[in-house]
Amino acid sequence: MIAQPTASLWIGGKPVEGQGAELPVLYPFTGEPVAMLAEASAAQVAEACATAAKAQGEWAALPPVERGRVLIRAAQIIRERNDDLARIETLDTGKPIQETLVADWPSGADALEFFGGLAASVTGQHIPLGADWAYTMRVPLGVCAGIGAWNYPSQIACWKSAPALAMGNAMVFKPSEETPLGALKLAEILAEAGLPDDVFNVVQGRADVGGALVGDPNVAKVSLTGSVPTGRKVYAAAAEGMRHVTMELGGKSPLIVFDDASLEDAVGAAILANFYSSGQICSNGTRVFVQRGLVEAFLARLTERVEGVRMGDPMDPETQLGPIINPAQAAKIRAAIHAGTESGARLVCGGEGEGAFIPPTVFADATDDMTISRDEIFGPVMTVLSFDDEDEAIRRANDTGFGLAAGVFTRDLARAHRVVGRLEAGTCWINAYNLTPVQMPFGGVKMSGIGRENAAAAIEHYSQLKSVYVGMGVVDAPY
Ligand SMILES: NC(=O)C1=CN([C@@H]2O[C@H](COP(=O)(O)OP(=O)(O)OC[C@H]3O[C@@H](n4cnc5c(N)ncnc54)[C@H](O)[C@@H]3O)[C@@H](O)[C@H]2O)C=CC1
Repeated sequence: MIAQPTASLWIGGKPVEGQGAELPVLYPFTGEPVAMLAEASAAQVAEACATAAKAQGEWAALPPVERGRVLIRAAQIIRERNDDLARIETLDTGKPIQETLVADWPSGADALEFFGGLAASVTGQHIPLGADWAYTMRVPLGVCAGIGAWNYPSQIACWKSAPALAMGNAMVFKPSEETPLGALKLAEILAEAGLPDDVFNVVQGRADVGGALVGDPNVAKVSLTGSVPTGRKVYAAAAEGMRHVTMELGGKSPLIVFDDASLEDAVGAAILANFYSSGQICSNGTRVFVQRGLVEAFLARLTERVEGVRMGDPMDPETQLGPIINPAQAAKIRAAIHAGTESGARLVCGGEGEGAFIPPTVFADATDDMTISRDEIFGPVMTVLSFDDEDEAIRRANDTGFGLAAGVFTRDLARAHRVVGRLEAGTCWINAYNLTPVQMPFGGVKMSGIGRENAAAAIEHYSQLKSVYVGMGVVDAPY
């Protein structure tokens, strides 16, 4: 087992073997196991949460600058070990090493560094009331549960734990059952960086383990990255205990290309918006609205560039497109491609592929009511739709229950800002796509989610306000 960790879970500052069902970790490229783990039992989930609750107060009592220092140290360790960590990430996810080297742990390190630096500057408000006054403090929530998806396992673990820990919370993290390895590495690295035992714990398992975590009485907040159906269940379960939530869910985001845009840049962005990580990205701009006059030139250039893609062994540094996470997901994507062809859309390039691989696939002449234009496919499938004018593009772009992201390509910047202003999406790009620097809040509206990750905005989602009224004079009671 080339990626076998010391043990499956991390509880109380050390590796602990899981007492639940077997959890094989399969390398998506070969289908072979690279590690054999075990899920946490219900008792182990409860133990992880109780352990975290016990440690949280002391961690919160440290000067924020000290908490920040631990996170910054962890970021440094990640950067030093990026090559090894990227290899594990590739074994876990099947994503090409050329992606995992630059996108996954490096983005996680950015989050740890950013929130490590921010920790000490979070302050409250002073509210003058005449002789009396009041002040507010930002205090931690307590134990935060983090639940991750399989597409960016280590980045997700860092994006959730960095603001949570910076604000003095403890965390119990459950990675996706498909990709359990990165979170264990993060636990090890945080411990090495000086995080007190018990403050960050990892449990493994499928939906029922996630459910046990969400319902644990010690958990004050749940942050989920996953699909809308899972989000609905987790949000409802969290409501039972009046827990705070952050929901980073799916999307079917629009990318609008006006005919004055730079064709080369728009095509490049459409590639980044659809095929990176084999299309398994929540914010992907899978509905590409191209202004009618530009459609054929856009498709021609897109096909030319996409046909040069190098698919294959993810560990080969030359490989640009890796396998799909697992056969079930590949089958779902193929069914969506099949449905696209059946519904009469024109298959411009790509197709169903073979085995674990699905090539970059582009449909044109699609209509808004086709399933390829409506449902999240979570694979390398782009639907190109044509439009005539700005109002029409905005109306059709917004005609979806999702609202995670959106992009606009045009050289007319007044139009760009006007259009973005009317798009119903939490994260928008102008003449760019899918860039998620830690300095910029990230998250969705409508069914795509609640709350924001990254940037100072995330602080609000991992802390709460405490108000203190200070009476400075006599107490004037009526009797
Ligand atoms: N908005 C965002 O930031 C992102 C959203 N996603 C979305 O995630 C989805 C793909 O990831 P998947 O792992 O397939 O999502 P999923 O929804 O199947 O699973 C997500 C996580 O939830 C857990 N889970 C499932 N049922 C649960 C329950 N009843 N209670 C508690 N936990 C439960 C799973 O074990 C997993 O860890 C896509 O829809 C994608 O758009 C993915 C990455 C980023």
